[in-house]
Amino acid sequence: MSGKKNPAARALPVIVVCAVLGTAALAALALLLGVAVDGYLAGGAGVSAAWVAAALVALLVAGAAAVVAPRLVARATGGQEADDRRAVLLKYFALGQGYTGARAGGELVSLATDAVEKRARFRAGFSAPALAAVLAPILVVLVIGVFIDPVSALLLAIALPVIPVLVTGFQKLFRSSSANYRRSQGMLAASFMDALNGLGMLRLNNAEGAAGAKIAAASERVRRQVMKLLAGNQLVLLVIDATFALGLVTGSVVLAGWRLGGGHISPGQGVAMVLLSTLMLQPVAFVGGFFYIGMTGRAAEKEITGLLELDPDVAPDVAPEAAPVAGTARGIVGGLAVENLSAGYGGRTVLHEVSLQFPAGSHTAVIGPSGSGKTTLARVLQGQLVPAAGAVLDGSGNKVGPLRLRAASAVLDQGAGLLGGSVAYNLRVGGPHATDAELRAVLGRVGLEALGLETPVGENGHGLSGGQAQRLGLARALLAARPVLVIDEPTSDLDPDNEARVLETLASATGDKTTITITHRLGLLSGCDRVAVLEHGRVIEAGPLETVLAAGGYLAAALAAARAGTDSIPRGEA
Ligand SMILES: Nc1ncnc2c1ncn2[C@@H]1O[C@H](COP(=O)(O)OP(=O)(O)OP(=O)(O)O)[C@@H](O)[C@H]1O
Repeated sequence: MSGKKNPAARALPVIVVCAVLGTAALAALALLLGVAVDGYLAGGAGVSAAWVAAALVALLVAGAAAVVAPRLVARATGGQEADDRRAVLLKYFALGQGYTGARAGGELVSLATDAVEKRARFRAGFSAPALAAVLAPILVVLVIGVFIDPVSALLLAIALPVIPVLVTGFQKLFRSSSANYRRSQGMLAASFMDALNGLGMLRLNNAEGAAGAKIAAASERVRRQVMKLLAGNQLVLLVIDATFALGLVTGSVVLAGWRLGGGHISPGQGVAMVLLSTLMLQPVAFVGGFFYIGMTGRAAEKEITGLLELDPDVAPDVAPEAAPVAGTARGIVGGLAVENLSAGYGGRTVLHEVSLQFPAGSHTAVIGPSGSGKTTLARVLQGQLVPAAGAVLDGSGNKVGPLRLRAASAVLDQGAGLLGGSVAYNLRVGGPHATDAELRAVLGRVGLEALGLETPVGENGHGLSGGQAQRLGLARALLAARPVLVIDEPTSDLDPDNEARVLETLASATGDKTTITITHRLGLLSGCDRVAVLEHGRVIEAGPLETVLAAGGYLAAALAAARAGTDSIPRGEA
């Protein structure tokens, strides 16, 4: 985010000025009323034409401020919310899997929705009006001092610091409750999302009850936190409203009587002073009504600021804007390599000092037991996971950061990564400018010619068979026309016919691309010229396929086992 001010900060001075003008107009009305009282007591009509004109202007200004200020607040809140949501999402993308993968999906959603909304309401709907409300008593004291009686103004000024002191005290008292509220809200969203994602599995296992109980417990935690905050709200109302409001109004009546008795002010000025003192209660009404927004907003503010201040784990791209080099797409020249690469999730290292070569146009199979770190390596090569140490290099030995990797690689993941929308919508994620004819051609290449471009696709490919979803994912990767193709288990959901078709398409599509395929299927090895074997996050074998096989290590043993009856690499835990 540049030095550009956010919508709430931009709107703050206008909102404050508008609200203060409103208070000034009400103060003017109180003074005018005092003049009318004095005029009437002096035996006149009480009001003149000039008086009526002034009162009308004051009424108009007060009315306009009452209408305009909330509108400005609403507009700034909406703008702030949109800006923050975008910033949070961009931050999720920038931090990548290392951050998002280590957190529950529901928590991430709750931060991008509930917390963003609360922070926007806090920044635009609380901070600016709160500042205006704090300024109101100062303005009132000044008006009393200048137009009525400096001594009374000085005595009323004693009340000025009381409200900020009380409010800060209460905020400190309930700070942990508001943080707990945000935490419980995130946990509730996470358990909802979990239950929705696992709906089918939960029903099959008759475990709906357990999932329901978990959500109920999370809801109960949220309810308790909300009740604590509301109790705080009530306490503030009771203490500030009852004591302060009552004390101030009673005090100003006594003060007016005393100054009137001493002949220092006129009866009209006394009336005006009592009316003006009620304007000093603005912060009280405000604090009572907005305590909940202020407290939950502060917690959300802290959480979002913390996220936005996070730096991706490593240095940014060395040349993020590198111009495309002639003859290559998007600047990755001569294949890829990783050097002493370590990567993981939330501080836990999964890949340890991995060094591998992926020469231009080569097709490397990455294999190894379950949990050995293959997908983690794929995420680094896709530019989704930022390595903790080491680097990805291009063919010229230049460091390539996640941005350039993302721009240079097409991806086909186990889950196919389909979005809710149409077939065309999903394909255009890979090739935004492809024509309908090009979309149909690529569907034909993966054997999906029967699928219409407008055929609906549900979230995560719902509505398509596993095989169709994977082939659609492949079509999207082909359409992206990137020099690097990173594929994770491309045939895991396919029957033998579909698998053969996908393998055939892959063989024809990979061509001059630098392809990296994560797989358990020995069938895929035949299409590869290089192999890398991972175990416990370290490379144990790597190089040209024949050389590795000739060395008689893990891969040779796996192939021997396959010939003896199994068709895949052993999946035992790493
Ligand atoms: N998003 C994530 N957040 C936290 N830890 C993760 C995440 N993804 C993977 N891991 C951990 O990293 C380790 C390696 O996982 P990875 O998926 O890279 O292995 P893999 O070799 O691809 O396994 P498989 O063959 O079973 O797909 C595992 O211990 C796993 O628990």
